[in-house]
Amino acid sequence: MSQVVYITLEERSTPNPTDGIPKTQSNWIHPNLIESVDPVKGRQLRASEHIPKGTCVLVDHPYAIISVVDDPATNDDLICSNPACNRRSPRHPGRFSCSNSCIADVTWCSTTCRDADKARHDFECTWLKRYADPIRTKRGEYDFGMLWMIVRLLASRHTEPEPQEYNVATTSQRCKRGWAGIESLCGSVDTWPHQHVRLWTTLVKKYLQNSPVLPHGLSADSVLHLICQEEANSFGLYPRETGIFPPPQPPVDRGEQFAAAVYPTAAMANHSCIPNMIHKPDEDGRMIFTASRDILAGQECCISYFDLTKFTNLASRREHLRKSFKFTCQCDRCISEEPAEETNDWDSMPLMDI
Ligand SMILES: C[S@@+](CC[C@H](N)C(=O)[O-])C[C@H]1O[C@@H](n2cnc3c(N)ncnc32)[C@H](O)[C@@H]1O
Repeated sequence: MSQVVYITLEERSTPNPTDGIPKTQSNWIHPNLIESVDPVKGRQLRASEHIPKGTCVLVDHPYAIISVVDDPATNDDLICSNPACNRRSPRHPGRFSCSNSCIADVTWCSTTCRDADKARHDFECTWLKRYADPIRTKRGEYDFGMLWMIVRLLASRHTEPEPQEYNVATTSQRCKRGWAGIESLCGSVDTWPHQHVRLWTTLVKKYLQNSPVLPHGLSADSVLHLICQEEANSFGLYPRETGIFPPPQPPVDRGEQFAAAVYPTAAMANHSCIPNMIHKPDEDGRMIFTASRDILAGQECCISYFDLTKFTNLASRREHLRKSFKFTCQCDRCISEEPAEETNDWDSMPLMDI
């Protein structure tokens, strides 16, 4: 039986990988990190040149983020709803809730954040007030979180000033940002099992149609497509690093999930059961990828989609990824652990008489 112990990670004696990257910089990509395409896995992140161990490889700001906690009214882990802040907003010394009393999960850490977030929150407020309770009661927390995330994606689109693109550091690579980045995410009705698509079609019809309550202007098919993308690309946010390999002994898990988010650039990272990057959100909800060993020029840069202390052998890892992420892992570790295929033993075959 494996034993999981919770420890407090010691203060870093080495420099923080994000030191030197200004806090005002919401997105940052290492100049040696490029996008390419793998015939099996689709888009991927790759090193164009050597990236040393401990280097910050990516900082990505969420396009949409939601708190995921039990009992929001008494929880100290809620995230400030202002996308320019995203800090945890503890109950004390102060936390500011919606003046329309939509749901307890929506809070701001200051009145400044609440005022700054007015236009974005106005987009979701009536929807939350009308649907949050019935969805939670009829369908449970998972479906509520998924639908709220879609509403927050639509709210960010609604309040986006203009289509954005940014040029990455010294490379010629361009990554799509904003809504254009969301549109380029993988996932479609063809990549999900029929029963999921059927259920999501019903949920779109019932809760996410274009209407005065949710004036997004998109067709039902486009919203269904957005769910397929969101389900294939959203991240859980945990207090400790995900993807330390080999897992420390005794195992240290990543802690309780406190939020979920969609990151347009971080979503390009494929999974590996022997990842070369660890990932962890910072205190502003930005996703940080750090090289966990030297990454050589040409190597794919991968994270782990799950806690490697939880699933250790090939069968359990692949089963978990199939169940939760709907793909069969083709990482180097899984391929190397596959049982050798039966080889033809030509010497033992009867000779043919010609
Ligand atoms: C978050 S996206 C990663 C980026 C994606 N490759 C793309 O084209 O945008 C997750 C999807 O990538 C693919 N993928 C990621 N890791 C993989 C792996 N180890 N083996 C096979 N497919 C993988 C699967 O199709 C999965 O649903």
